Amino acid sequence: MKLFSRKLRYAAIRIPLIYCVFAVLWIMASDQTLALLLPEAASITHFQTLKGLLFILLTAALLYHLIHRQQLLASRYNSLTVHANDSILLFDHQGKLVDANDRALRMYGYTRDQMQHIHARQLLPDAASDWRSCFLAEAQHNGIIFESEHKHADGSTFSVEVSACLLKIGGSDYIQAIVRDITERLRVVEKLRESEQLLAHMSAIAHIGGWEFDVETGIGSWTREVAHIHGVEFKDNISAEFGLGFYEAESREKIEAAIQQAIDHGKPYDLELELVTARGIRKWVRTVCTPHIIDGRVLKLQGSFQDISDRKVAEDKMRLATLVFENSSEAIMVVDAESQILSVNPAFTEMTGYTAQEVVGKTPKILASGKQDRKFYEEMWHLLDSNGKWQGEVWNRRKNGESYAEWLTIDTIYNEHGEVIRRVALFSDITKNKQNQEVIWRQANFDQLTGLPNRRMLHDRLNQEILKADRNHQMLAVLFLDLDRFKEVNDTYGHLMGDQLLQESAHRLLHSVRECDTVARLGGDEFVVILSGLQDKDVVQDIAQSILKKFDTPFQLDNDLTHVSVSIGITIYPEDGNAGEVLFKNADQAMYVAKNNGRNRYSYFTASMQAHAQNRMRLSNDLHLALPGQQFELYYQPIVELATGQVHKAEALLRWQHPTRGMIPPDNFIPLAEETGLIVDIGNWVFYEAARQVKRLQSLHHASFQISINKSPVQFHNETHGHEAWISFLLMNDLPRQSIVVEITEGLLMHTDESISAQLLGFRDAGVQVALDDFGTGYSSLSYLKKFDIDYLKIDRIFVRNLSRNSSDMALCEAIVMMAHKLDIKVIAEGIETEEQRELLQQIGCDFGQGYLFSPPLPAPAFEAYLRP
Ligand SMILES: Nc1nc2c(ncn2[C@@H]2O[C@H](COP(=O)(O)OP(=O)(O)OP(=O)(O)O)[C@@H](O)[C@H]2O)c(=O)[nH]1
Repeated sequence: MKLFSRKLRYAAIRIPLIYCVFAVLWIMASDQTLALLLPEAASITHFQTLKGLLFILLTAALLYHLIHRQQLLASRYNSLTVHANDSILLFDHQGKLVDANDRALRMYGYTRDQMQHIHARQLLPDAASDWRSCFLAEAQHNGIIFESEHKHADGSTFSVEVSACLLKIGGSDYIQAIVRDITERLRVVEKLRESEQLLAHMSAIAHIGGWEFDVETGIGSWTREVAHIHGVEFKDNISAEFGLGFYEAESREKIEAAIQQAIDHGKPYDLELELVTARGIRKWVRTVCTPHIIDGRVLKLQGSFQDISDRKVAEDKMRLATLVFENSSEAIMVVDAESQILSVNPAFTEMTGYTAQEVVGKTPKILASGKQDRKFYEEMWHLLDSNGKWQGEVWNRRKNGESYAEWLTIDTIYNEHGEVIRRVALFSDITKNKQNQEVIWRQANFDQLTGLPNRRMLHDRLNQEILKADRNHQMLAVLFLDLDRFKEVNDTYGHLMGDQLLQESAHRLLHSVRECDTVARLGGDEFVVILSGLQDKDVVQDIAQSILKKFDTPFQLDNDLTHVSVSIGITIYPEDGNAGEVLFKNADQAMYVAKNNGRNRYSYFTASMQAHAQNRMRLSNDLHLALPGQQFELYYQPIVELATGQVHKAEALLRWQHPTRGMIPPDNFIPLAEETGLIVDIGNWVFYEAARQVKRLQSLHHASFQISINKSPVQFHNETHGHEAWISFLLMNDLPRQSIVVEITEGLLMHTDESISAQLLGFRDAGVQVALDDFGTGYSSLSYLKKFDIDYLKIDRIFVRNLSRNSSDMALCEAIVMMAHKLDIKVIAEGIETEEQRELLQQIGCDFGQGYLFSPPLPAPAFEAYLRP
């Protein structure tokens, strides 16, 4: 623009100058030439006119040429400015617009007339402070290009790119501004920027980026996201080695081979590889490559690069889930929100018999067994709808029609709007468990032998019946039954026959009561009957009678018939007690009363029984304190040799000096001590005390003095080696074995088992003598007396009490003495109170006597005094 303007400037001076020179030269040269050629002045004038005309012609042609050229230039310039796509504005140094092309008029929205009066400021937004800087920066000579905001005639603004420069025209400064409306360009740029941002954003979200590798230079580049995936700062250029350095051996081998193939043969690749980022994080990536081939040569490799770690984890999870689904031993069924089955696993098929093809698209109703009612499913759905979960037992049906029990767990899967999309049902076959549970339940609640409810079940039933009775204002009765002398059946016929009898007894009991009543076996030969819903107490008696009657019929055991009766204790709710336990205890007590009253009968529980029981309870508590409290004392009753009147024997009799109740007779507490097992300790104390006393009497009175002590059957049962301790005690204390005589009851002999026999024979072998107490009241067999080498028989006081000459008791006593002597057994008569009794016994040869005639039982000091001559 500058060059062009200088040329123009010089042309304006040069051309007139050349013209002047040419014209002067022409006038002078032509005049000279004419003067030389034409001597005549007339001809000269004539030629000068011609010469003048020629000059005019030439200069006119020249002028035409110049004007024509100028017109051409102007028209070219015009077409440049008119058709220019940019506005061209020319301002003078004060900012006044001097000229503008048509485009400028259109761009700014002014007419040419309006434009003639425009100042640069008017084309700028109101906020623009300096019009000059907005059209022209400081670089005045080289011009400047910058972006700015301009204003339309209507006041709206638009973005422009201004290319401005300072011009000097005719010695004055002008500013020329070529203004381009870049609103559209900026919009496109903005859009591009936005889409780039979006791409970067998406790239970051998808963890995907791009890369490029120049095969010639070995230099590559990658996007920010790819750099981010590698855990490094973004930079423009990276080497191939840098990029490959992140892969571990196996992955690196794969990618290097793939790159080589891509370079050598233009083969694209798509690989999933494992790399370790600069931060040491292991990642799975997918790299896809497309070789860029021109003229058969691979120039570049380009591709995408994506972090697929999340997908890999998801895939692993999916794989695992599939594995679990396929291999679970629990059946799994997935249904959609409409309960249509979507998929089932192999365990489902195994459990139900239905294949996936058979059930997919159907509903779980296909499995329904009909065992659950509508209410069951309503509750299930209610729970599922409210908290999405349900768990419980369901009976379903297999394809083959068989019912089975399953433990079912249902879970619900929701979408992001909280709507149900899936329900997953897991179930396992618990039919076997249930059967086992049933067996266990039966074993826990029923008696194996008779099939009757056992003690545990009985308690439950009784408690239920009590509640029912309360509700209905009714009574109930508890009957406690114990077979009479059942042990003899076992002993005689064997245990198996005993079992058979128990089964038959159960059968008879069941047939003696109503359906609604309960018959239970407590164990052994004990049964309990609960008669429920009673309005009238009398019916109880009738039922008890009918039970007794049922037992009148003999039991058939193998080929034998045997009679077994039953003793029944009865208690009534709520009269006799208000809790199950109390009722059992009461009935048990009443049963004992029935037994004591001769068996084969029933007995009602009464208030006096209760008082008695309470008394026993208190006594039992006190009894526990008696031994440590040294409340026991041994009394001694002399055993007199009837023939000589000498006393070398005595029976030790236990006395309990109760701290508040005074002296308690043995009959009151010995049975209690036996029941509680305390008899063992008490019996031992008796032995050691008697042994201590006998030693004293042997030294004070007679060297072979003997004291007999009573040993209860319970001691024999509970202490299988008790006799050994006693024998060694005698040995250690230098006491002859005969010093102590052990008194046993007939009952013990009748019910001996191996252990009792061993103990009795142990006494015999050690030389400790044994006396059989209360002889004649039981059913001792002579063979027992012989077998156990019994040393003394004690004739019970009931035979002595009514002894008179020629009486039957006299005959009995005589027979006992004779029989005993035949067996080499000495006889002691108990309860001698009169001289006549003594005489008669002596006459029939009874060896010893014991009774008030001689002395009552005495405390040790008194007894010692008694022995003193
Ligand atoms: N056959 C058999 N006998 C049992 C069973 N359970 C316990 N017994 C026996 O049943 C007998 C119960 O005897 P008791 O009730 O103590 O005495 P009893 O001979 O019936 O005499 P009383 O009850 O006093 O009339 C014991 O000998 C036990 O060994 C069993 O399941 N089968």
